[in-house]
Amino acid sequence: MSYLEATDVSVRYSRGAAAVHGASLSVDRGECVVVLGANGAGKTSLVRAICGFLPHEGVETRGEVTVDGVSISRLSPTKRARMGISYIPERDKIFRELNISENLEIFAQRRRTKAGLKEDKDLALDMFPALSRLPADRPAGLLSGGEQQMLAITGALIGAPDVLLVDEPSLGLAPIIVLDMMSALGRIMVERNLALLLVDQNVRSTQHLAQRVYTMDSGHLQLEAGPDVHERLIREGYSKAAL
Ligand SMILES: Nc1ncnc2c1ncn2[C@@H]1O[C@H](COP(=O)(O)OP(=O)(O)OP(=O)(O)O)[C@@H](O)[C@H]1O
Repeated sequence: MSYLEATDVSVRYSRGAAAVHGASLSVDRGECVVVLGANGAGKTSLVRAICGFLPHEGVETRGEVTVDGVSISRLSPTKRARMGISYIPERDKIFRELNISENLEIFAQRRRTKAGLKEDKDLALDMFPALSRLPADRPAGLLSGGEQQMLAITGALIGAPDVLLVDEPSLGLAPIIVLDMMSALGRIMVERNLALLLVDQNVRSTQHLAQRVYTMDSGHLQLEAGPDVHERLIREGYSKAAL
């Protein structure tokens, strides 16, 4: 059994059709798994279902999610976070009016941990030296897209999660920054032995990191295999920014 397992997950919004149809995926520790799909394919819905947000928003979800063999399907998002799941959303991932330090404080409060804050801040400065060189009082909303993503990753690592879910880490970033971001995520995954799940639209952003790839189309998830999987997906059109 893998460290994170989602089995037969379905999501149906009250005013819409089903967004996810019986999706199953698994991620081991020290492994990066990528879900690729076009706008509206259901990627965010699937990840948010794994984190447990949707039932609390009145959205109908089904299926089973386990972490290290323990079912978390009936737990609140906060309890799932305490079970070691951390999530970086596609949008609104930082507090724009607050500076870097204040943002990290909020992330720590959310995880109800102050213990690791200093270590996590220090670690952040090691991992992302660019963040430490920024003026301490600059509101995060004025940071570049790449700096905001670094801050979001740092915040998500507070509390030492075992599972990190990242929604479209490359969104709005220049290709060179995407490369930096992905190699930072790869380093963090190895150092912390994380189970890393990325969802993205573009196979090129994640191909160096992805150990396994699923594609998602109209809510249906499919595991892609084969030695030339990335080349094949590029040929099939999974290489455009917006499919
Ligand atoms: N709150 C909601 N109410 C109704 N329908 C929704 C809601 N959120 C998402 N949907 C619909 O569910 C489907 C899947 O959306 P989702 O955001 O999960 O896709 P996605 O693959 O993450 O897309 P993107 O790459 O554009 O973020 C879409 O058809 C979307 O319109």
